[in-house]
Amino acid sequence: MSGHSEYGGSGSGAGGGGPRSPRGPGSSKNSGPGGPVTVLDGYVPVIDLSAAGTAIAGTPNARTATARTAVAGTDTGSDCGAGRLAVARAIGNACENSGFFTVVGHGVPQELVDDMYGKTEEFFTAPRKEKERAAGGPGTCGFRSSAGSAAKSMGVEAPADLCEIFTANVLGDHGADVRARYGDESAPWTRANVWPSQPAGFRDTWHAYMREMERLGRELMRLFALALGLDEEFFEDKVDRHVSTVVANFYYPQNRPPLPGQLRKGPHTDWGNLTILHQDDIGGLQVRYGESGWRDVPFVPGGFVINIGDMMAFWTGGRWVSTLHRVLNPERGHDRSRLSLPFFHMPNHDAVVEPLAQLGSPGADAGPVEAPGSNAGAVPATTPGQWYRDKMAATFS
Ligand SMILES: O=C(O)CCC(=O)C(=O)O
Ligand SMILES: [Fe+2]
Repeated sequence: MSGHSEYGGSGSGAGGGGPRSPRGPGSSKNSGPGGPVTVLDGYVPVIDLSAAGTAIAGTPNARTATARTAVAGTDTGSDCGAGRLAVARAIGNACENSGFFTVVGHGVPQELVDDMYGKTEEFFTAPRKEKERAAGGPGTCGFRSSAGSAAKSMGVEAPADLCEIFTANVLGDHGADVRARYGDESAPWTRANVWPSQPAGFRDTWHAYMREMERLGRELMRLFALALGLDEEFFEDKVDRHVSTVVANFYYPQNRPPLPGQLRKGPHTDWGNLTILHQDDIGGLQVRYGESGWRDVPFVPGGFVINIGDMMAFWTGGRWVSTLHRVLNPERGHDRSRLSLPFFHMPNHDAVVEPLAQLGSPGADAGPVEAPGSNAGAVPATTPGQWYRDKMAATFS
């Protein structure tokens, strides 16, 4: 489990005003046919997707009919429909509460995750000049020795995060002409991928991992639709040409004390739709709890941490929350690196994203989420391309 005791840092631990709608631990009400789908309840619940049939090979379409009747409240006999609905409900509760949950039973092969970790760690621990061979520039992905400060995206001045990154996106291996169809250079997903030649097989492993993340991302969007009381296919035509990105965050050992305010990753929210994150057992990831507290997001063997980003919060009219998170520094003397792999799922670059009217009004203490740079009275609709441009302008202007 996460090395909780290895982590210091001010403000850690529960405190503050509490989450928007607190739920006590261990009180799962969501049961699928094979048992509870909420394996561990709490602020970041662990949800077992196997009751939803997520791990079943093949397309999710086969499950659609049963799930749809389940949502309409008429399904009493279908295991798959009832299980899917239970999973969707658990997801919906988590997205309203913390915006974070961990999934198991997702069907992503552990050998692939292990291979991804092995190759990616080998890349980051190679000599600097090797890594620089796969260095990214303004229009390319690849290696960056620093991604700057995540807190800066929240308007907070802080020293650069203690983290190197490697990035690749799902469009990045297409030619420039194809990539240009997905927006201008302000959209990070139009950047070309840059692959290292060492370790051998790096690119193939990353591609295989991307395919699995695509499958899981699509499945989560289907479950999100069910959780929101929509047709399971509601998001399909908005994410079928998604422009997602995989990032490896390499938090190197800290040989000298961090600067004041410097973290492995400063407090930030994710900008996009949803994030599928794999973390290792080193620990340090925390999610905001209440006004000023933080909760650890523990390592769950075989699990992926899912969180929704600002765009999904906007899409749900503020009903679901995109919550601040950060990665603490290790205590002095702890000399291990940490590796995390977020998959930032972004819908089609031109999908129309507007607050879903049919969801009703948000909770009493939540307001609608404004699009960045929106004018009062303007029609609150955007696209991922526009969203990103506005976010960048709001952050760096
Ligand atoms: O490393 C982690 O656990 C979290 C990383 C993160 O929040 C991000 O890359 O946006
Ligand atoms: Fe993040």
